[in-house]
Amino acid sequence: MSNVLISVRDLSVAYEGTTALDEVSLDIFEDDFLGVIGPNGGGKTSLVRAILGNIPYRGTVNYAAELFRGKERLIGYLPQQNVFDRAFPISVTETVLSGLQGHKRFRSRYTAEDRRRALELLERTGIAEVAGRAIGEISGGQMQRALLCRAIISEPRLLILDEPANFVDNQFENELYRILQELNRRMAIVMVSHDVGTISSVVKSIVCVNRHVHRHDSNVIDEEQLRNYGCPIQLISHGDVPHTVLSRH
Ligand SMILES: Nc1ncnc2c1ncn2[C@@H]1O[C@H](COP(=O)(O)OP(=O)(O)OP(=O)(O)O)[C@@H](O)[C@H]1O
Repeated sequence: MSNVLISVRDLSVAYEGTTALDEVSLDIFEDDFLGVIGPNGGGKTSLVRAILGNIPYRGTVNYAAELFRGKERLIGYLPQQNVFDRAFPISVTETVLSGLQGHKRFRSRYTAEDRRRALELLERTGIAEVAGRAIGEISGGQMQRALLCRAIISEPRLLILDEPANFVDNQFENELYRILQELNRRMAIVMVSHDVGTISSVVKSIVCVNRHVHRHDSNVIDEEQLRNYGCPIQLISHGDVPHTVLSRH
């Protein structure tokens, strides 16, 4: 039985009268690869942000001792891309290195080893050629790769990704999932997606979020089960490819 890294209990999040999450509970284990699905506005991002401690909430989020290295909390986060400020005047390499800030003292310099590691990650994700470019001057797909490197450079114990496949082409999406499966050998992964079909072959378990949260300990989930969890599905298509997504309810 693996250890619990994060234990969420009776968590509620509300914004000016809108209840985004209503007394939800969830355990995240050290070997988890969770796919967090749910309709638009269902509360996926709110769940992630509460776990990160970025928004006010009622209830508790407990972090296991192994999630810390000294005072540094070992959680890597790849936010939804529109959250990241592209006008920030730093290079791709500096963006990746900024993922180390949690365990750097204020103003301490990056070491040659830090830079070597950043470049290695940029190579691994196929964007070493834009290492010196300003982050405002790269494509959406390259940006997503850079932000993934930034999220994992500190070797977190838990990696949280919010819709990581947005802005990336099919080829990198598959490569991304391969990288994540490799990373999952040494860290827990929580990946938010609105696309049930695509992630079900990648993740180990599925978590449905629609104001309530249901953990489903399998990566296969059928329409009937989704309905039982209160998440009706809808089939949409992008071009020729049908996608199973959760409809708003
Ligand atoms: N800053 C905010 N101020 C007011 N309401 C908010 C805010 N952020 C989220 N909400 C509302 O809270 C609810 C949950 O939003 P949240 O972004 O957590 O859902 P989501 O499942 O991540 O949605 P999406 O799939 O569209 O990204 C929605 O009704 C949303 O409109």
